[in-house]
Amino acid sequence: MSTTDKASRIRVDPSALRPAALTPPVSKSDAQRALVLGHLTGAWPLPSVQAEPDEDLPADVRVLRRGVEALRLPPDAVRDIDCADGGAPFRILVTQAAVTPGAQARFTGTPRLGERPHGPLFTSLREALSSAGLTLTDGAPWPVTLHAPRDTSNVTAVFRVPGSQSSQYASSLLLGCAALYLRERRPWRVEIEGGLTSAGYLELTLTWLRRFGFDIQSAPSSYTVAGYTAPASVPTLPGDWSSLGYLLLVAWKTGGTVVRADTGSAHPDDAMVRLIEQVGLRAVPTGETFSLKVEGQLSGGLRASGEECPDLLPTLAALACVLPAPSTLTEVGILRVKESDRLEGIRTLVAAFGGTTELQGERLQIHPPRTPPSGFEMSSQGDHRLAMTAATLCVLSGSPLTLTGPECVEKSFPGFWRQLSRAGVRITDAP
Ligand SMILES: O=C(O)C1=C[C@@H](OP(=O)(O)O)[C@@H](O)[C@H](O)C1
Ligand SMILES: C=C(OP(=O)(O)O)C(=O)O
Repeated sequence: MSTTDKASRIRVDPSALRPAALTPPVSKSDAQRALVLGHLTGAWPLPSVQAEPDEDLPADVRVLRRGVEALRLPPDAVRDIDCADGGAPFRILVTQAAVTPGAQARFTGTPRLGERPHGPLFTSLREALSSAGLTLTDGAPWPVTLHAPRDTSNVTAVFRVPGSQSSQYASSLLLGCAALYLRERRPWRVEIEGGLTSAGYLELTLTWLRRFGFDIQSAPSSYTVAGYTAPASVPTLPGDWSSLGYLLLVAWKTGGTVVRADTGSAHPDDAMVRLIEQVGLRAVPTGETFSLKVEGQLSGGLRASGEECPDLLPTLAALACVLPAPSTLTEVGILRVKESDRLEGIRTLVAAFGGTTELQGERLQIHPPRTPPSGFEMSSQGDHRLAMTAATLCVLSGSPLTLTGPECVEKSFPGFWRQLSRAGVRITDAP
């Protein structure tokens, strides 16, 4: 990685674009699930995470791996687990700590992570496991301290959790059920109360549980881990569809390709392939394995929902800024509780680019400017997706960008600026 990656303010110049084969990192959502399941089933260290070059490994995957390593320490150790900015790592690891017999853990993280919702997950864990001796205490917000019961075999084997704030609660609890099933050899169940947001991520968790050999029985709003048979081999990890969202648009603009784009990976953000078809773009296989190019001319406006693919909405907002007609993002409330308030972030970006937005309840309309500005400025607010979204808009529009806080891409895509450089984007320190 070049030294410019560390600068807190960069200039992104898209005036000399060229085609290249662009590579996403490993998917952090897939890797997090696989790491936990590898730990539980004896596949540790997980070969497919070990195979990733360290500098390309998303920070959230390293957080999750360090957390699992802490949980593997001898029983009497107090485990310090720094979750940094990782929502899924924090929510997944709290449950794993709660089901590790006798574990004592102290969780810390960024102030923003402390603000993000986790109360319903804690309530669910307490309701299920307090009678066996679980204590789980919020700091203000840090540290979160946890002392796990030694024996849970006498409690009712069910977690109940609301589905509305984050699918990560249910995913975390299901991964907890896998641990409890292996120890107690009795079915453990998660019951989801009310509608589930980001449902595709719970599906991803179920897919990984099955890949690792767990038998899952589903009923409406209820999932039971009911059996386990070791699989013939340890599953491997796909490239990240959230990251491919940016790269597909850059590949379209530059005439390049993306690689590591497995459309059978089960990640909800592979919806990108379908969503760009609304505006005249088509992702087409190149003939190489998992490689795509993008063809077509932009037309119309797009529509996408935060319930289906919350992490793609910033990316799609960048695309909306260069379309010939307005676009609509729906169910946008979930964006307020991500690494930053992404709903405000999207509105700020559109305004910085000369467009306008209208927010009505859960629906955001984006009106692109008539012509792109001669340049625009944006702060990432420490949010990887806002940084990569602004850079994608810069490439799509040809308008140079001055970006404050580019280093946050480490969270999911450490090589992002390197990949853009391959496509001819010039990145220099800005005064
Ligand atoms: O389970 C996961 O890996 C994720 C679920 C989604 O969060 P929510 O379920 O909180 O919307 C998504 O936004 C996040 O980036 C990753
Ligand atoms: C919201 C995200 O992740 P997390 O919730 O795991 O912090 C994200 O990567 O966009």
